[in-house]
Amino acid sequence: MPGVTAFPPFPEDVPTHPLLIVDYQLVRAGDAEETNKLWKAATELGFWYLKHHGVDEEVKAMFDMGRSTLALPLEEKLRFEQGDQGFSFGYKAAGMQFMDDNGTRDVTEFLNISKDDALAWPKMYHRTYPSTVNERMESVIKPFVQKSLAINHFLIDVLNDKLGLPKGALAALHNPDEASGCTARCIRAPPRLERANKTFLNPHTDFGSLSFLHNRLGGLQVLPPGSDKWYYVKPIPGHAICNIGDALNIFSGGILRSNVHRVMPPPGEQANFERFSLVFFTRPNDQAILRALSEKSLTIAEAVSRAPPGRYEPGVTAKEWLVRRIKSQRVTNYKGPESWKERKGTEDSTIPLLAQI
Ligand SMILES: O=C(O)CCC(=O)C(=O)O
Ligand SMILES: [Fe+2]
Repeated sequence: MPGVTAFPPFPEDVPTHPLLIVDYQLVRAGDAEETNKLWKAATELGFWYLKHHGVDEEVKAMFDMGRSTLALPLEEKLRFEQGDQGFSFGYKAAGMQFMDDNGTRDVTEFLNISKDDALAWPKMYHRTYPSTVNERMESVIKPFVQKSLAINHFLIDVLNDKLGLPKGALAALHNPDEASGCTARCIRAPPRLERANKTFLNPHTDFGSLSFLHNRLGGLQVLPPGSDKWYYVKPIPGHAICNIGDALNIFSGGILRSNVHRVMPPPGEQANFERFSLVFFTRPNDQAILRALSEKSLTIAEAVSRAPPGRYEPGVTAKEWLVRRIKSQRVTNYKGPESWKERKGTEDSTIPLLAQI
């Protein structure tokens, strides 16, 4: 097909972790078995494939938008850089985040487009974007943001009910009309690095509630609970990869799992290609307090009573959590090996973050 790169297949001989496949249309129809599958995935690994989500066209157009924008001259992209103060929206240049205790710079660049800016367009809410974004705001970005939000909100509602929360309790913390860190992100990592094992994105948990990820090339890896080995997640055409982030982990008293993951160069022949990926991050309202909703659900109260005191009450708003995690990974804020700890999310302290395959 003209204009479409045919990638080599994902190799069969690399360690790969199977994810449960959840059919979005069945969940929407209230199918009990499918809903139970979603619950199992969200509580055990915190990752699952989502099929029949109906966003394929918008995803394709977003990949085109990301490719065009990240192909702009660096000087132009830098006019939109996110900066060092923990502001999420805009462009993040390669080399602006540190990767390890030694402050090694990353090789990945990305563009974050705020849900608030997409929905307010043509008005500006948080910031401005390059022309390649502006010209697709109405036709591509807004529809992608709206559809992604609708899917994530529906899944959050289902999890809300399974957690024994009153109807709409989590929805109230994710009101699309309020300012939030909800973001569409296009990521680019280079092909063929000399150091073949250089990490693209360090081990991390996602900062918000629910991530809706679209991958064409391999590279994403998960560290399954109790394992000290990393496993690839194989991209399957038309299947999004969904995962729980820190905020839902905290609201649920740890019942929903915010699992550690990282991105490595794609395996095998795929490593010869530039790697583009696309995520929509649903995050709570900026002013939402991050704490377990114990008083609203017995199930959550019980989970919290088994956890170390304060584990699910970090005492900050969703915005403060986000700002801390973004700011502390900028190279300009690197102060030595202890800086690594400031980036921490909800991952278990027992997880060996630098475990190798
Ligand atoms: O590119 C990917 O496959 C995953 C990206 C990711 O984990 C993130 O941006 O938080
Ligand atoms: Fe992530």
